[in-house]
Amino acid sequence: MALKLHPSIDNGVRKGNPNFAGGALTCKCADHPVQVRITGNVAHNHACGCTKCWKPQGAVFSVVAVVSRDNLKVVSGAEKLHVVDASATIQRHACRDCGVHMYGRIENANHPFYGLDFVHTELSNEQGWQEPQFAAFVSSIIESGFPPAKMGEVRAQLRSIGLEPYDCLSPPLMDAIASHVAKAAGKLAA
Ligand SMILES: N[C@@H](CCC(=O)N[C@@H](CS)C(=O)NCC(=O)O)C(=O)O
Ligand SMILES: [Zn+2]
Ligand SMILES: [Zn+2]
Repeated sequence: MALKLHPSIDNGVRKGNPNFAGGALTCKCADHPVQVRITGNVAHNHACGCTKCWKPQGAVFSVVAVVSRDNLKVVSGAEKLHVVDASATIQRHACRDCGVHMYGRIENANHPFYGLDFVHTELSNEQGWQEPQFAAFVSSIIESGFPPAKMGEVRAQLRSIGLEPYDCLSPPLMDAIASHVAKAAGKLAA
């Protein structure tokens, strides 16, 4: 029996549409939901096993992507949003009533990912959002109570649906972070 990891990847991964024009994310409140509009598609969509990213009830992983902060607008319910942990690098703006994280923002202008917001496309009814590309922070699911003995099974299942498992971010993203740090230190090679 396959493990239930997240509803967006449990039946395989559905390819997105690279020309997708964007759409709306809605929180889970029946009344006065928070709505966020995203222009254009997301990038670097991935499963994240860390304890901080929002997951739907029962999921082991979060599925999270990035979008330019200029392409994200809160269109309703802004008064219901609060920052979950103001000391975190990613300031996650969650709905006070249903708990869903509507977007995560990096406010530190020196951070390698400054300018990007983190979003969960499963909060949208539209189809065409970029599909998950890899799995990050896989070992971290243990911190939320996942049995360590089943990690081999988790990684095999992720690979079987085309999501390479990493225990931090993917190599291109780790290279981007290291390049940013090297540049700031005047050490970036050509
Ligand atoms: N093992 C830690 C990892 C946390 C972590 O580093 N998460 C990554 C991926 S979302 C990150 O960039 N966090 C920055 C933040 O949460 O502000 C956990 O699960 O809590
Ligand atoms: Zn809500
Ligand atoms: Zn995470």
